Amino acid sequence: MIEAIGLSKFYGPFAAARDVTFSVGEGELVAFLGPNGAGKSTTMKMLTGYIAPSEGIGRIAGHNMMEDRIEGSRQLGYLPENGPLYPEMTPLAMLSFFAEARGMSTAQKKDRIEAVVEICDLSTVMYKPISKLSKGFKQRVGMSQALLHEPDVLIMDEPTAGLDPNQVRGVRKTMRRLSETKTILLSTHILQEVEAMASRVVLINEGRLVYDGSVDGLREHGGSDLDDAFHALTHDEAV
Ligand SMILES: Nc1ncnc2c1ncn2[C@@H]1O[C@H](COP(=O)(O)OP(=O)(O)OP(=O)(O)O)[C@@H](O)[C@H]1O
Repeated sequence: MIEAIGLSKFYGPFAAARDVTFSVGEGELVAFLGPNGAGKSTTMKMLTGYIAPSEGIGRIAGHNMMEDRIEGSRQLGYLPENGPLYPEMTPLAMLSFFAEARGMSTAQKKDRIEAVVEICDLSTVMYKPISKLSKGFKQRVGMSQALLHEPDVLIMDEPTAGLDPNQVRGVRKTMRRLSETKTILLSTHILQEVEAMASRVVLINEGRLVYDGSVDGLREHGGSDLDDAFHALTHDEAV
């Protein structure tokens, strides 16, 4: 359902991503890991068609996101790294706007907004401007927008970044629930998150793919410890 085929992105001589190839099959929840600046967001933006790859192809449900983005986007929900846009809108106004932009009928719009408000637990904040919401609620508003059109595929860029432990629990619970019916690629820095949710891990470092396999297989790279495995594969000393 999600295919990265030789994706590279060059900014001048700098490669933010280089020849990244992996795929996520129907119903899988795959964690996309890597240190700061490894190229996770860049790869996700190429997969979703937000930026054009310098080389390679991103496909969502079989659609090349450079040639067939509208079709691909019908099946894709994307939570970008910095949460939802339109800070001056309320969640209700934003969801209505996106429902209309996607051509939903009045009845469909009402049903879908009710459904995502329930899934993301937004009923208490529907009339507050998004800019005034806590980070956890902003993240949930972003998620509700990504889910509005009932996509089969979700690409979530660090959905739990900067949240307090209670908010993290809430978002993880939502993700687990969603993973029962959807194909999900989720970027994170939190290794416990990987253990708690993912069936597979794709790890990149300095723009290159360095591991693609099971969580247990990854652990073996660190003598059974995930933190050590992450360190061994990325040599990140930046602490
Ligand atoms: N528009 C751009 N112009 C130049 N360099 C860029 C641009 N966008 C990203 N980069 C660089 O590409 C590299 C990869 O960035 P990216 O945001 O994809 O990393 P990341 O793995 O998502 O990092 P983080 O975990 O910190 O969010 C970084 O060195 C970043 O500075």
